[in-house]
Amino acid sequence: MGDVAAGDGFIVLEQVGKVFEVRRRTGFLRRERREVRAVDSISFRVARGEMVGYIGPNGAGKSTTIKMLTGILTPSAGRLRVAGIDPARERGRLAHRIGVVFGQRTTLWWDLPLIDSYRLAHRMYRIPDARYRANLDRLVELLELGALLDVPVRQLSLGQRMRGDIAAALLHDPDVVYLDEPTIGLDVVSKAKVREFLREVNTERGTTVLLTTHDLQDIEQLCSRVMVIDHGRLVYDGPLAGLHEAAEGERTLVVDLERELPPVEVPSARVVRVEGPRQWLAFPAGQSAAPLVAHLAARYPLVDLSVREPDIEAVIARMYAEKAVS
Ligand SMILES: Nc1ncnc2c1ncn2[C@@H]1O[C@H](COP(=O)(O)OP(=O)(O)OP(=O)(O)O)[C@@H](O)[C@H]1O
Repeated sequence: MGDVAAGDGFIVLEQVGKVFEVRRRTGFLRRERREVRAVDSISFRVARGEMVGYIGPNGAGKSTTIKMLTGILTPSAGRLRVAGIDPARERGRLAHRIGVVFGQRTTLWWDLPLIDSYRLAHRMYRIPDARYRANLDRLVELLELGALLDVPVRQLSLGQRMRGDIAAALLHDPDVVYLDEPTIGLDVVSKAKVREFLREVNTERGTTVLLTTHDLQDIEQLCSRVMVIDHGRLVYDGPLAGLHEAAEGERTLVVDLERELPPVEVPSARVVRVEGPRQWLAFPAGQSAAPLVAHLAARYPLVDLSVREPDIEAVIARMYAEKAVS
């Protein structure tokens, strides 16, 4: 293979794996060794300027992947390149090309005013003065940080701190940003601001973004491509729309009855949830809802009903449920 930084392979993973060895004390002087396969033979490519969602349940291997992409962890197997660089070997050189935001942890200096963290980044990354000023001005404006620059980080609200962290990750104009839960714990308004900003950075600067999140609205609003990881393996890589089709599955009929009743009985549909007088019935997506409705109307005291298309959360939950039983 030629230059991996070229063409559609700005981030390249080829059968990358990471195994942790865990020791557990099982008795006096006895220890048990166990291997945890956190990432298991994952391959994907991300093109320059793409904005990709990287999602999966807790413990799926997302953070481990991100840590390998930044060079913090060395893969146990496979080949990995970011902008043509092997992250574990040239972590320092790569640091100038990437930005990282860990939503649950700040990279800012806790006791110092926000601006001090930026000044430190200016020196650490040796950002040319003019570029630092221009970037800082733009980020302060876009993320509305003006009034916060002199406030110690520990006094910032979660949403303010997150915006501060995002600015810190982008000051040195990285080509790639890894965002790990960038909207976690934020209120609706702050979430919207962060998303709008990320969209702008991606379009304006062509920054490549890898976004890890439990908030599927982040993905729905920002990413046209999504990768799903489960038990260390890539179980889906494709357009968001395809994820709905992948589960193709079922639609839901939500039925409001006059009163609380035992689960209704209808051919080719099953009750999946009951809450007071409301019941949820799953039925095959390819089937018309009309006969179900007719059947229900003839036998039960109906007040209202509506049909719901599968939403992405349900689709993903199902993918996991299916994997767990297979
Ligand atoms: N340093 C480590 N030593 C041992 N096991 C680890 C280590 N780091 C991660 N693991 C294990 O590897 C697996 C993948 O963890 P990882 O943190 O990558 O998952 P995740 O998808 O980021 O989960 P979450 O959404 O909860 O952050 C888990 O089983 C975890 O317990």
